[in-house]
Amino acid sequence: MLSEWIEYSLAGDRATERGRVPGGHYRLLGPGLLELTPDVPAESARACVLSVGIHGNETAPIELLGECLARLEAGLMRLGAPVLVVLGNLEAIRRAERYVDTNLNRLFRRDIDATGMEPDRARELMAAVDAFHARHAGPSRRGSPLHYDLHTAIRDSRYPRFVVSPFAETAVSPEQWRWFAAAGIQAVLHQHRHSWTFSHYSKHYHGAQAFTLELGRALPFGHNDLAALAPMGRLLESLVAGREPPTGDPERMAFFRVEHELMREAEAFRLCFPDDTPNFTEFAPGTLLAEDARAGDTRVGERPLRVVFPNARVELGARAALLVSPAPAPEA
Ligand SMILES: O=C(O)CCC(=O)N[C@@H](CCC(=O)O)C(=O)O
Ligand SMILES: [Zn+2]
Repeated sequence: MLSEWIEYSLAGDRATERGRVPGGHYRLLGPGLLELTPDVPAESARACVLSVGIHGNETAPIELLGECLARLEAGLMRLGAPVLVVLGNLEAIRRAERYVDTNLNRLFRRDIDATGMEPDRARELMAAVDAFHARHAGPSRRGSPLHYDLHTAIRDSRYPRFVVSPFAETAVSPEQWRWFAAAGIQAVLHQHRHSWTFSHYSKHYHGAQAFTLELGRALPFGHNDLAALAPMGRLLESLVAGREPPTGDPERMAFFRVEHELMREAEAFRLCFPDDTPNFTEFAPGTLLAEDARAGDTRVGERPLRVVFPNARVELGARAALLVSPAPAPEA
């Protein structure tokens, strides 16, 4: 049964490979990969990738999507759009860890030549996304495809729910900001360069409206406040049902852009502020932010900067923080 798909996937058990849901059918494409196909796409339907568990300890999005699938199966809504549902890093979810060997969310590029558990999974997920977009391309398609990659953050945040908008050629459709405002998103962060994340993959290679959504803080299964995510749940349900999502005022959200990516280059590396500093905390000009035995010191320049995703324990050569500043709100 569809409602048991997440548990079966994590247990490594075989679930029923295909079946009916109200308004359409489902098909298991592989471990942690589920396709929903409507009998007749709704007028407003868009092909949509919804991914969760790219980091194994980020459980709230898995619970939120599980609720959405359960409501579909219970007949509280009808399937109206083609949807690819992705449970990203199955082994890391089982271990309740961010990743097993390396961060899956840096591996989504077609020229990747690394081998191992996460690189192999990245290749499977890229192939699934390519095939899904190919099946739903063509003149009958309404609007750009969508990809929402749902995460939670390691630490608290001045804006607990925010969206990372990957860098790519495709312009963001203004309706996305209206949908996010209604879904309780409080801030938007524009990436300044290619990041090779899963959402970047769909935007860069498929022209999708694609985003990484940060939905609060990473907590174990059963400890998440899903009530705070109810508006986001309504956005996901609208997409699955092929309905136009509710809209809100984007001026309610704060907009930022990445100014600088702080990389960890040496074993001897430290961030010069407390580990529990919330995302989007502002630092004054001249503040020492990081010391790195190879790259030297990083200080705030002439204008204040805010810190997002600080993490001194990343692999060598990986991003240890984003340094960001306010950006103008886009045209709505
Ligand atoms: O809280 C943190 O430090 C990390 C949360 C997280 O997993 N964020 C994503 C953001 C992806 C992006 O930059 O688009 C990640 O680091 O992969
Ligand atoms: Zn994450």
